[in-house]
Amino acid sequence: MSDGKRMFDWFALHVVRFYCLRRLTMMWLDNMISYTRRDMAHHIHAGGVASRPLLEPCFQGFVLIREVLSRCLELDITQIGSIVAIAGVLPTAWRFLRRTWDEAYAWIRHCFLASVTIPGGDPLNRSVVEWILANRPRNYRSFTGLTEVGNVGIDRAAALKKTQHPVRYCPHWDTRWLWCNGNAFLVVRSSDSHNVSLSNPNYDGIGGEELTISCFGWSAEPVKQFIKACRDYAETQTQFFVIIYSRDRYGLAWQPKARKPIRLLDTVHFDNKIKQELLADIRNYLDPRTQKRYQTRSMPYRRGYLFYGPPGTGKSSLSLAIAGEFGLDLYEVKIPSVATDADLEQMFQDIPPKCVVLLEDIDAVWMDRSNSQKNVHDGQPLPNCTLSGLLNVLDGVGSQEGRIVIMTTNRLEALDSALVRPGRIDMKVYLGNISQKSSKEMFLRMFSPDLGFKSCLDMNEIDNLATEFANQIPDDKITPSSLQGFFQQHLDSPYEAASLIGGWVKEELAKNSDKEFEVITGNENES
Ligand SMILES: Nc1ncnc2c1ncn2[C@@H]1O[C@H](COP(=O)(O)OP(=O)(O)OP(=O)(O)O)[C@@H](O)[C@H]1O
Repeated sequence: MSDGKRMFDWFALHVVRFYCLRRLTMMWLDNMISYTRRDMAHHIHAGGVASRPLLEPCFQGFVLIREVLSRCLELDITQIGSIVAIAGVLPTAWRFLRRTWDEAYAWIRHCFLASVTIPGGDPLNRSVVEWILANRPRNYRSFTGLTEVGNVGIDRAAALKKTQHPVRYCPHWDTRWLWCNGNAFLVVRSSDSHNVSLSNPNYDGIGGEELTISCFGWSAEPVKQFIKACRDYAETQTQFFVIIYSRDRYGLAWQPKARKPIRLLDTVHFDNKIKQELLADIRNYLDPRTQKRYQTRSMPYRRGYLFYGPPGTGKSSLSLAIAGEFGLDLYEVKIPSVATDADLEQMFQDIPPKCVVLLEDIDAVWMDRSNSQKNVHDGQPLPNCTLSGLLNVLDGVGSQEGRIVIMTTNRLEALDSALVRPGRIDMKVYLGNISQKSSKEMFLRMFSPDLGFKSCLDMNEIDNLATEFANQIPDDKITPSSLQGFFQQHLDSPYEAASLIGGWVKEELAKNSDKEFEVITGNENES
């Protein structure tokens, strides 16, 4: 049976129902009135005047209602039957209209709308949502509230109380009509995937749900243009933020995990010459002409970097700063949580070509191939994927091209030579303890008036204090992260920082020599 015939039958059935209901209600009302009249007459006849007061109020009630209805609303009481019948069929009529609309809408979509669907988690999805949120009306009133766990923002009082995390309000929407480049677009967000995203603690309110973008016409070209506009917009936004992707908790798809403000390369202090060499190398690699040159010479278009050095010397910070400097997204690969080599391969397949892939603390995963046979390394269970699985995805025949792979390690000597050979690692960058020059730069950065530090000192005085400060720090003995910790305690006064640094350095050096002593005696005991 055709849809049209089915709808006609359904409609006819409800019209018949309406007339039956109306008829029944009217009959019931008529009966009530005549019964009351008859009953009253009977009682008057039988019992005389004595029984009349008993039924009279009932009859008078009907008369009164009829009078009120006919005078005030100009309605006959018999018309109530129609009203009751209408009220009875209203929900059904509403359902009918909705069904008709759904059918008509599906038909209109089929005949007149062209659409593009973007899966949740795809970087495009995020670009479109960002555009929509940026162009929403000012008086937008529908939000989703999310507790910001782990980020206390600028509310320092709240930061001190465990229970008071700030709440972030993300604009909420399911369906939106938009106007862009002279075309109207309908964007529908799948509510199922929205609910799934909301239950993900890493969800930041942007992207993550399947989107369907439609426009009028038989060609999807306007939708593609709209998506391009969203991408261009998102690209301008990456000037300010780096988007960090990680695998979702089921390990099935990449999900945006955080949106971090760009960290400027000037804020990561290490040897300036090495920094410039590194930047020049990446710039050269990302140049489209380099890609062509690689391709014409049949060389795989890949670049790998290894940042090594003691803990807290800025390896992760440098990776983030590089992603920000070159406007790239950052994909975090956590090897210990990868189940199999096939999963690792799939993970790398799903990473887009132009991005930074970060494998942190790679030495904590495998030491060298001889050790990879053991089940436990340093008390940590070994990952389920193998070193050769990783080598394959980095440099194998099927591995993707065009991305930057950054690995970080605290122990270069512990890495398998195959992992760090040219082709997989093209440049090794050492990040060590802080030099006097870098500590002066750090001081200037902490107390620079450009960064909002208010003081009565002029730049010359701050510079002199910075020199005095740096002179008290021995070269290559203190990690930048511990020095940053010192600054965090004295952010209000450059004088205080410069006068207290000498004592602090002595304490730090004593602590470090104690640690070295423990390591030496520990090793001796082992042997
Ligand atoms: N060279 C540096 N310049 C500026 N800040 C630094 C530097 N090194 C570390 N820091 C600061 O110290 C903190 C820790 O740095 P980061 O996590 O980048 O070090 P890491 O070398 O990756 O440490 P790990 O090896 O333990 O992972 C960050 O807040 C960062 O700002």
